Amino acid sequence: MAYKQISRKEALSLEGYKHACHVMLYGDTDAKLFGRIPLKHVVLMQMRFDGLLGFPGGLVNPSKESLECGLSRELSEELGMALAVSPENYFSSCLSHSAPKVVAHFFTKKMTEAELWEVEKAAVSAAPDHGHEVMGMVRVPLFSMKSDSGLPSFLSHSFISNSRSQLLSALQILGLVSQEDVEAAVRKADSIRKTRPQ
Ligand SMILES: O=c1[nH]cnc2c1ncn2[C@H]1C[C@H](O)[C@@H](COP(=O)(O)OP(=O)(O)O)O1
Repeated sequence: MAYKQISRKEALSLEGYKHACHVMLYGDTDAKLFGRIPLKHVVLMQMRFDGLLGFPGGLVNPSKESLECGLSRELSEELGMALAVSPENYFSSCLSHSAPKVVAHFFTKKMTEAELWEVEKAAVSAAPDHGHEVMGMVRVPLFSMKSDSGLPSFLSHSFISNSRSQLLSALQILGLVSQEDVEAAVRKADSIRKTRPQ
């Protein structure tokens, strides 16, 4: 499904729209899968209460607070720790088709592997929403194996709203996965979905 990208200024001038803000936390890693396949990057998403994958964040009221302040407030509830988000972290704004009159603002924030590890620990041990609205943080596998495990298999699962498109564009634009590898993973994910028993 295509989502219409609009500028932040245009998004903020829309009347009668709700504003959703979500963030992709990511960083580099030297870790190797099975001790030999370099993982290169860590990218965090979360399993929501409804069984869909998405990014941490939530609804923000821009007439009362900036997108960044509102997003930071939502993050303390979902991640159990203060995490500053600044305008430098702004990535995109899109009109959502699955949720009418919702504009989805997306941010990306690069962190060290140690900081990402602290986020994962706090999300389980200190976040008020853990076990209720958020069932846990997940690391997105960025590798693709011959068996289609890794990114193709991950992309074949169900995602909230436009979070799958947000993930795919961020992976490519931030240079975490090549455009060619993203496209191949999407094709394989589509064929996994078609052959999966319902
Ligand atoms: O990761 C996401 N990317 C884009 N849109 C998302 C994402 N997660 C949820 N959403 C949509 C779904 C809803 O239309 C709004 C608000 O959802 P949610 O994060 O559950 O917000 P609240 O906890 O209800 O504030 O964004």
